Amino acid sequence: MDFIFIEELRVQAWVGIYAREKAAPQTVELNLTFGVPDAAAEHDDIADTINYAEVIERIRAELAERHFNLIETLGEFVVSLLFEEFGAPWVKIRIAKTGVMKGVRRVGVFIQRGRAGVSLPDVQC
Ligand SMILES: Nc1nc2c(c(=O)[nH]1)N=C([C@H](O)[C@@H](O)CO)CN2
Repeated sequence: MDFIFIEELRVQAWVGIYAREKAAPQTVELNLTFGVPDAAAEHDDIADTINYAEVIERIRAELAERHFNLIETLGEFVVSLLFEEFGAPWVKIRIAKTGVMKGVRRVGVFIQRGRAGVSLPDVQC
């Protein structure tokens, strides 16, 4: 398996438990790593892999449309998108809110998931 990474993707998202977080979107920062088949590099064909430009576009579009109370739920939603829409065999994501709490630069969640039968590799995200 090869891995695609997307670093410091900033997206406007509706997420949070407080009224102010339900009234307006806020910027969240995503780091994602996901597995892709080795065949892409063998054949040099975008059709054999996951197009990271499409992943970024889909995440932006989906997060603009729905509200999540918890950053954990938002994270699970992005993992499901990568599994179900893009067929990723393995996903690791880190999602952070920036500057939402005094004295804290970033707070968030990271999630690592493999499809059934896919062992979890030790990969940085
Ligand atoms: N485990 C969590 N704790 C908290 C969350 C969250 O999503 N998961 N969210 C909040 C608020 O929405 C936060 O943005 C306030 O600054 C608090 N705790």
